[in-house]
Amino acid sequence: MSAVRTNGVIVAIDGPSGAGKSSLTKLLAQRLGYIHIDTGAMFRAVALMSKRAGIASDDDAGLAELCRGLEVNFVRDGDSCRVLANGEDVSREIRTEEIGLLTSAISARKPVREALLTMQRAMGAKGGVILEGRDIGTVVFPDAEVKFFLSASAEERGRRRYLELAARGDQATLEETIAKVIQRDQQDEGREHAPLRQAEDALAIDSTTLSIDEVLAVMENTVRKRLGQGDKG
Ligand SMILES: Nc1ncnc2c1ncn2[C@@H]1O[C@H](COP(=O)(O)OP(=O)(O)O)[C@@H](O)[C@H]1O
Ligand SMILES: Nc1ccn([C@@H]2O[C@H](COP(=O)(O)OP(=O)(O)O)[C@@H](O)[C@H]2O)c(=O)n1
Repeated sequence: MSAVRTNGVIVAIDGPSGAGKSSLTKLLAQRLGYIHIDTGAMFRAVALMSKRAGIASDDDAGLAELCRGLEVNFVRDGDSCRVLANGEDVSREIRTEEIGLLTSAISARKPVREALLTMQRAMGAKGGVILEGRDIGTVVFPDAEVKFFLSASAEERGRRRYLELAARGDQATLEETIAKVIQRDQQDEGREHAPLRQAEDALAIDSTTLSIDEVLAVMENTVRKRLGQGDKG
């Protein structure tokens, strides 16, 4: 299958909330000159649109219809990336904790997973991409050339989220934020379709006591070795 990957290899990064997937994917993509696909943002866009349309999180028919009419795109905006849902910039609105929990509920539904699976495979097929999410290495691209499973303790991931929320002026407490992280882990790990789990051939990195730069160095060296570019030292 890799023969048709004209733009490079596929790198899959999976793991729970707050493990560092988005930060590391962005940095690694810059280093490698690869495209970054945040699949969580795609599920978040579906969740936001379902909320606006008043579709219940277990209404499979309603969710299927919503997905049929939904186009999610990423557009580069300087150093960051904007998320467009049917052309509307929803980048900010999809990042609330409420949408995070709703996303975890609707992303357990089969029609939502099927619709986004098709989109994600089309986006990544040519290679030269890093996809981050929960099921990239297990379901979306089980044949990805490089797979990482990023994790950290729930307390540390909750603390990181809490600091982000506090910086945004959000009123959440540390205890509440850790509890929500644990709730989302349980929902994502316990679901029937594409549960969060480490692919057997993924390199596991526990970032609890590592800095972003230390994690980035491990990842970049791993990918460059796979590309035959040796150790970056
Ligand atoms: N190794 C790390 N050490 C300290 N903070 C980190 C580390 N990795 C990520 N962070 C911070 O934790 C927060 C969540 O990271 P993020 O990349 O959004 O995680 P995810 O995409 O897995 O939910 C961000 O504020 C990020 O800067
Ligand atoms: N490939 C993916 C990506 C996200 N998701 C779901 O979408 C939710 C939000 O994903 P995210 O990556 O934006 O969340 P954070 O890790 O940034 O908190 C997750 O809790 C999962 O339920 C998924 O099911 N499959």
